[in-house]
Amino acid sequence: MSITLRTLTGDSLTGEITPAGDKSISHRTIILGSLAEGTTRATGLLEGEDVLRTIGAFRAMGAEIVRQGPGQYEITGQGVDGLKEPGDVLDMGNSGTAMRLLSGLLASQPFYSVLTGDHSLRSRPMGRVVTPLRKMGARITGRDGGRLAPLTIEGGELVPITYESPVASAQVKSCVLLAGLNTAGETTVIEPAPTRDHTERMLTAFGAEVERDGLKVTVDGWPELKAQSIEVPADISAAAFPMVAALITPGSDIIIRNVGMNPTRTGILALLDLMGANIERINERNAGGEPVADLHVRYSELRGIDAPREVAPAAIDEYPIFFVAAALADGVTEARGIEELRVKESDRISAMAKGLTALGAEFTEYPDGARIVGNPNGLKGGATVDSDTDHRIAMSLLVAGLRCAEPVTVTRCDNINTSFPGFATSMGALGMRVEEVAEPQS
Ligand SMILES: O=C(O)C1=C[C@@H](OP(=O)(O)O)[C@@H](O)[C@H](O)C1
Ligand SMILES: C=C(OP(=O)(O)O)C(=O)O
Repeated sequence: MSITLRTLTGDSLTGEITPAGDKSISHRTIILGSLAEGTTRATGLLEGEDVLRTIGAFRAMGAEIVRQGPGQYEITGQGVDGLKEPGDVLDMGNSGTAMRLLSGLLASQPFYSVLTGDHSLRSRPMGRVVTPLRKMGARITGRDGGRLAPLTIEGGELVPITYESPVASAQVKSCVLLAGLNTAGETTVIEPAPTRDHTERMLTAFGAEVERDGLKVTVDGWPELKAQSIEVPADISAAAFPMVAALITPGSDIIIRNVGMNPTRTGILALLDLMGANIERINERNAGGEPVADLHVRYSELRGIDAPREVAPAAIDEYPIFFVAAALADGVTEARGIEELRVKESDRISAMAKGLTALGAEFTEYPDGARIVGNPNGLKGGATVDSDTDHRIAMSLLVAGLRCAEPVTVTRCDNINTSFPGFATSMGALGMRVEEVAEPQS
């Protein structure tokens, strides 16, 4: 039995919310904490299914990871060459980040390992990490010539490379940089466009030599990583759901606390600003090497926009919820150059096209994007739509329900737990009415 949720048409949203911890930073905290000498202390760590998979993998490789309280962890690392062979297959569940970052790390460890995942993860492209790793001398095999997981890794000594990535992907960049950690010499990645830089920031904080020069990032092998204290901020990718919920629901006025404002992640704010959103950044500060702010969000009369292509990497996970804002804006919104959405947990262009069309929106798919004719008067709703087991599709369609005339039912919502456990309760506290439905509707 999978979880089906239903949103009832909303009253205004009010109050405060601290969304789930940043997923990207949480994975990296576990990874670097497990490679450092000493005990890393983390607060605010995301206890979502994806991060729990990363924790499980590192425990299986000898790291000592102790939960002290909600989001509070102590990680005692083993050094960059101190991990041990896991006794079983490492199942990364639904997490592309975990699988791609670990493939790099494991390629340079002197042992055998196998990475697998759920149905969605086993259909996502892995050639993008296997190709550079093979250039470094890694011995990796997988289905379809190494393009698909499970991946089998016979780890060993690698040679450093300079890799020009054809895809703007922080996971590819991080994979190669992590492979470079246990490799003598300088490993360099050149990106086609800037992507989230949490790996570089955190490596530097742990004491590695990382050099950035425009789109080029270089790491020196065999650093001595020193344990750190890390305050994980709330995830802007999770914050995007209450943000858009408040923007589209008349009378809403909410505060979203402690949101990570790393400029490689704030593309959604740029897009919503262009639409005329009333979002005030308050209490801007620095927490553990990452900028953080509280966001004061009020209902706004949004207008359709041409989404600038260059924003894509900094907003990549937020397009599904951005499409919801577009469907309720005045005018037409177009977003192009976002074909990467087709290889996420689901094909997110097609999943949102299906879902929003069923709710009454006018949505046209392009191979690399979408065109949405907004309706500021609201959608009809009254349909059962499927999340395609994708957490971001599930949450986006549930938020759309706030502005539908009839309730919206979303099936297969279990994976909300990968990135935003407690979503329904937290949104409920703001006044959004989300209820669990006993039997899937059809
Ligand atoms: O490095 C990361 O933590 C992530 C990078 C992005 O993926 P890509 O690198 O595939 O763009 C993003 O979509 C994902 O949710 C998290
Ligand atoms: C794409 C995502 O994650 P991952 O690639 O880690 O599965 C996401 O969280 O939207």
